[in-house]
Amino acid sequence: MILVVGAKGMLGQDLLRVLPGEVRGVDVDEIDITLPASVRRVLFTVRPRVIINCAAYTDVDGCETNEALAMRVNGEGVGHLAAASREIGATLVQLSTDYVFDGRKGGAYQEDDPVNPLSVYGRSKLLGEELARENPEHLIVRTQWLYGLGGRNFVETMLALAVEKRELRVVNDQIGSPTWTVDLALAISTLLDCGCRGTYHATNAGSCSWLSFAEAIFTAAGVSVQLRPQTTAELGRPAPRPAFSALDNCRLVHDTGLELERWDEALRTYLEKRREGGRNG
Ligand SMILES: NC(=O)C1=CN([C@@H]2O[C@H](COP(=O)(O)OP(=O)(O)OC[C@H]3O[C@@H](n4cnc5c(N)ncnc54)[C@H](OP(=O)(O)O)[C@@H]3O)[C@@H](O)[C@H]2O)C=CC1
Ligand SMILES: Cc1cn([C@H]2C[C@H](O)[C@@H](COP(=O)(O)OP(=O)(O)O[C@H]3O[C@@H](C)C(=O)[C@@H](O)[C@H]3O)O2)c(=O)[nH]c1=O
Repeated sequence: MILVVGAKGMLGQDLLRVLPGEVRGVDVDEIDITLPASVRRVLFTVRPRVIINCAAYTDVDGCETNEALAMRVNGEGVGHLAAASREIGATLVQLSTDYVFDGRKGGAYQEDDPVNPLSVYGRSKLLGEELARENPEHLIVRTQWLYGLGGRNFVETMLALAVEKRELRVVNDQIGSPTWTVDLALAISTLLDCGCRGTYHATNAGSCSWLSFAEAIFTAAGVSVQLRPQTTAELGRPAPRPAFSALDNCRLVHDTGLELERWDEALRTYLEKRREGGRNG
């Protein structure tokens, strides 16, 4: 049986839809990963074969002013899951992020490239990676720029802002790969099927800036809005973010044969599903 922790979050909801076989989801109302006793109670009762940890504090700017909370949830909480999963002989799948890199490589990051997080969120997720490795049966999946039906994300933010404003300013000096949570869930499922362990990168193919992503969102959704470029410095958000943090998926392709679709194709499918669900631009 697979236990998804953080099951009410954006990725957690799609994992519950995509994973085959017996799958159970728990969230903070049933398990608080910052409390070892809570983690042990759930894992020793449920006794899953695999635990996929999607629970996290994902407000990147919020982490800057709540460092202790970020470290507890994204770092130490993973350590509690690693210790208990090891004791029951289960595999721990830990989600991580492009923000463990500084974005200065000038090319897509491979799994073994040196890490150097710029933000509190990035440092807390890196601690989570390190502690996940304390269970030898671990699978760390780094991904980025997620969007899906079940959570707050850039696509939904852009579509909501376009209702209120005629002109939007979006940064054009950060490059990455927007990734649909359904495609990521498929990648996680495939990695597990193939018995993969260790660290993997999994994103939709191709890359773009947040500005190009916004342009693609409005074109595909048929929404007319004036988009203007701005720099990250002009935007002045609290958390520093990497300038170029596309992730190289070669290890995933080599070990599983799975090639995820391009980010712009995935975006179009997402927007169709969204419309089918009764949501408009
Ligand atoms: N979103 C993105 O763009 C990216 C995300 N990731 C990683 O992917 C994973 C999933 O992300 P995403 O689906 O966006 O996350 P969400 O923020 O949508 O979901 C996280 C879930 O974890 C829950 N949670 C928070 N604290 C605890 C706790 N102490 N114990 C148990 N559950 C808790 C949250 O509950 P509540 O909402 O009540 O706090 C929420 O339901 C995370 O590890 C994230 O770091 C990686 C790269 C990009
Ligand atoms: C809303 C908005 C954002 N932006 C910028 C801010 C930021 O640099 C970028 C994206 O904004 P967001 O707040 O959606 O993104 P952000 O919180 O940085 O997203 C990150 O989340 C964490 C959890 C991850 O792990 C990362 O991979 C990444 O997905 O767009 C604009 O330029 N204009 C706008 O109107």
